[in-house]
Amino acid sequence: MMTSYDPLELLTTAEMSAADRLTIASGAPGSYLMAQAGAAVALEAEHMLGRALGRRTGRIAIFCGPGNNGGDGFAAAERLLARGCQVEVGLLGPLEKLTGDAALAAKAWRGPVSPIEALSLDGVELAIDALFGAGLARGLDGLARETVLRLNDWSAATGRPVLAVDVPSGLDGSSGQVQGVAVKAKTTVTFFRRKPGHLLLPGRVLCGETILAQIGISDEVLALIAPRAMANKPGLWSRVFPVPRVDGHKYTRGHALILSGGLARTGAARLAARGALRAGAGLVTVATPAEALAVHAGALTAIMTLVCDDPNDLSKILEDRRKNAVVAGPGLGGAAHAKALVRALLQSGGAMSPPRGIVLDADVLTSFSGDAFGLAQEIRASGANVVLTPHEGEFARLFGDIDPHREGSWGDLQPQVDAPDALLLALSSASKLERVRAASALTGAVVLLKGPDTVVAAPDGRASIADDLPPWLATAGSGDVLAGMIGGLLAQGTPAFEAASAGVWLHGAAARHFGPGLIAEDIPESLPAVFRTLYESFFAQQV
Ligand SMILES: NC(=O)C1=CN([C@@H]2O[C@H](COP(=O)(O)OP(=O)(O)OC[C@H]3O[C@@H](n4cnc5c(N)ncnc54)[C@H](O)[C@@H]3O)[C@@H](O)[C@H]2O)[C@@H](O)CC1
Ligand SMILES: [K+]
Repeated sequence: MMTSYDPLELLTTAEMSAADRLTIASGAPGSYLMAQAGAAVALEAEHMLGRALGRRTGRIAIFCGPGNNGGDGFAAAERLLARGCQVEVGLLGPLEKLTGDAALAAKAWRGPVSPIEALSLDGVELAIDALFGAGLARGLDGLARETVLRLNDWSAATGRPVLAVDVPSGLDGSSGQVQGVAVKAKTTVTFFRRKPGHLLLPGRVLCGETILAQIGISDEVLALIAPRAMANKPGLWSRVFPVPRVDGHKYTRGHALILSGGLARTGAARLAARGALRAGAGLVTVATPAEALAVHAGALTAIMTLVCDDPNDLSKILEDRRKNAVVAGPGLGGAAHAKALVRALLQSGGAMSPPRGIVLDADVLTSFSGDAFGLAQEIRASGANVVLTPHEGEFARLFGDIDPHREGSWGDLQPQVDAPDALLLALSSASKLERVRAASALTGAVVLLKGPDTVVAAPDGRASIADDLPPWLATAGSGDVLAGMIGGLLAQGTPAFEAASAGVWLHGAAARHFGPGLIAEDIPESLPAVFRTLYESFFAQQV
C-alpha cells in the first residue's frame, strides 16, 4: 500500500534494519516483507511505463545486487512477469552466493538471470536499480561502479527513467552522501519510513520523486526504535505552535528586540524586525546606534526603536525582562563590536524564567570564527535559549578547524559534553545531520544549518530536515527574515527547537506561496496567507 501522506519519522539504515528485525521477530516472515516490497516496486514500474507509453508494455531491465535489495528486485521481476510485462534480470555476482530471503526470491523468479554486464539496455523502456540499498558498506568500485555509470549514461542519453529500490545505489541512506558513484533515479520507492538520505542533498536530487510504500511493518516498532530525526512538517511542532487565543493580547505574545548595525547597514535589522512582527511577536523594537536612529524611525511604523550604542546600553535595555527574545547578527557589523554586544546579551537575563530566547546569526557567528569553544562557554553560562542560524560558510568558519588539542581550548567545557572526542569527529562528518547535531551538542544551543535541506538540531539529539524549500528562497536578506521570524516565535514562548523548525517551514511556505521572483521583503508579507491555511488545516480554526 502506498501512502499519500508523509509520516514525520526518518529512520537511519541501522534503525530500518531494527524495524525489519522487530517485525520478523513478531511473526511476519522476511520473505513476506520482501514480497510486499517487490509488489510496491512492480506497481510503480507499471505506473511509470503507463505514463511513458500509455500502455503497460515495453521492456523492463532489473539490475539486482547480492543482498536483499537485489531480493526486492527479483520479487518485483516475478510480479511484473505475472502481470504480463517483458522483464529481464541481471545479477551482480554468482546466483549461488545469494542467501536468505534474496535466495528464495531468486528461486521463485521463473525467468533467466544474466550476469549483470550482459544485461543489455538496448530498447529498454524502464530500468530498475536493485543493486544496493540499506546494506551499502563502502564506495562502489569495479563492476558495481561500471553498472551504475552504464545506467546513468543510458538514462541521460535516452531520457528513459531509472526506478530505484529503497535508495539509488551508491547513496548512503543515513547521510544523503554518495559513496563513489550513485544512480540518478527518476523515482525511488522506499519502505515503511523515509531515511534522512532521501531528504539531505545530494540524496534528494538523486532519488527524484520518493514514494513511500507500506509493506507490513507495524508503526508500533517506532516506540522501541525512538527515531530522533524528523521531516520538518507542521506535525512536528504544531503541539507548541503559538496560535493566537481569543483572550490573549499583545503583551502575552512577547517582545522581540532586534539589534541593528550602523548607518550603512540598517536594512537587515528591519527585515528581521518585520519577520518577527509577522511571525506574531506582540511587540518588536529595533535597538539601533544613535547615528542610524533617524533612518529606522523614518522607515518603521508598527515597529519601535531604541538607541543602543554599546554593550552598556544593551545591558540597560535588557533589564526590562519583558523583552524576552533578541535577534543579533543581521547587519550588526565589525567583529569586535558584534562580539562585545553578544557578550552583554548573553550575560543579561541571569536567572530569567522562562529564559530569554536569543537568535545569533550572520555577523555574530562570523565574529566567533575559530572560537566555537568560546561561544559554547558563553552560551552555556548564559542559561538562555539560544538558536544559532549559520549558512554553510559561517558554519565552516565557526566549527571547521577547531583544535581540540590546543592547551586550554576546552576551558571548563569538557565535563559538560558527552563523548567529546566523538563529538569533535562528528563536526567534520560528511553527514550534514551529524555535523549539526555535533555543533548543537557542543554549544548547548539549537543549531540551524541553512540550505535547500536545512537541518535543525537540539542538544538532546532531536533533529528536523526540510524537504520542501523552494530554490527562489535563496535571495539577499532571506536569512535576516528567517532569524527575525524565529525571534518572533521565541518571543511567543515557543521552545527553541520547535521555534527554529517552525521558522524554517513557515519561511519556505511563504516563499512557495509567493512563487518565483520573490525578494526578502515578500516573505513576511506572504505569512498571513500561510497562517490562514495552517490554522484552517492544522488547528481546525476558522479564519
Ligand atoms: N525493513 C527492511 O529493512 C526491509 C529491507 N528490504 C530490502 O533490503 C535491503 C537491505 O538489504 P541488505 O541488508 O541485504 O543490503 P543490500 O542489499 O543493500 O546490500 C548488501 C550486500 O551488498 C554488498 N555490498 C555492500 N556494499 C557494497 C559495495 N560497495 N560494493 C559491493 N558490494 C557491496 C554486501 O556485501 C551485501 O552482500 C533494503 O535496502 C531493502 O531494499 C526489503 O526486502 C523489505 C524490508
Ligand atoms: K537500489
